Amino acid sequence: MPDLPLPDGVSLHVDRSAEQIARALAARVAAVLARRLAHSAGASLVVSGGATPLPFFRALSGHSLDWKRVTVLLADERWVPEDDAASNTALVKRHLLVGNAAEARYLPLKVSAETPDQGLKAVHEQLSELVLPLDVVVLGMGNDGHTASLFPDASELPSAMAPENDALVVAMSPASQPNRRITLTRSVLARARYTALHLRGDDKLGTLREACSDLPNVFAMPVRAFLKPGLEVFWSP
Ligand SMILES: O=C(O)[C@H](O)[C@@H](O)[C@H](O)[C@H](O)COP(=O)(O)O
Repeated sequence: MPDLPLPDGVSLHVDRSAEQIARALAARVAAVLARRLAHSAGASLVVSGGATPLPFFRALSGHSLDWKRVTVLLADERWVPEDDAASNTALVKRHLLVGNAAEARYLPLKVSAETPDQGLKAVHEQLSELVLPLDVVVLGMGNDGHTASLFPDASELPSAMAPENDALVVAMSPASQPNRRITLTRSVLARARYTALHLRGDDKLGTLREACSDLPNVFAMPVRAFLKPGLEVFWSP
C-alpha cells in the first residue's frame, strides 16, 4: 500500500492491475447507484474524460441497474464537435453508454454555439432537470493538479472555484490546453453524495502526494478541494 499523507476520512483502494481497480470502482459505483435508485425516482452519475476511465466505463456498462432511471453527464467537456478525437461525449457514448448502460439518459455539456461562453445559457437550460446534489461523481486528475476542467492556469478558475458560485457550469480557457472547455463548478461537484478519484500511474501518485501537502492552497492544485472526508481514491500503477 503506498504511503500517502491522505487527509482523515479519505480512503485509498489499490490494485496492481488497472483492469482490476477499474472493476472495483465500477462495482462500488454500481452499488451506490443501486442504493440511490431504491430510495429515489432517479440517480445521477458524473464521469470524467481522458484516458484513465476507459476500463471503468467498460466494467460499469456491464452492471445490471435500472439504467433508464440513471442520468449520466460529464464533469467537463472539451468544446469540440463530437467527431473530434478530443470529445469526451464521444468517449462516453462509445465506452459507457453501451450494453446495459445504453438505456441511461445522457445530458451533454456542449451545444452548437461557437464558444463555451456563447453556449453557457443553452447548456444551463439543457441541465435544468438535473437534480442536486449529484449522486455519484467520478473524477480524474492531471499532473498539474487539475480535476474536471478546473485548471490552475485558467483565468476563470477563481469563479469556477468560488464556493458561493451556484452556477452549474463555467466556461474555461486554460492556457495549457488546445481546446476551450466547459466544466461543472466546484460547488456543484463538491456537494455530491459520493465522490471517487480514479488515478493510474506512479506520476499521479506523486501528484496526489503533493496535493495532500498543502490542502488549503486550492488554486494551485484544484483537486485539493475534493480531498475531504468520504472521498475514495482508486489507484493502480
Ligand atoms: O476531459 C478531461 O480532460 C478530464 O475530465 C480531466 O479532468 C481528466 O480527468 C484528467 O485530465 C486526467 O486525464 P487522464 O485520465 O487522461 O490522465
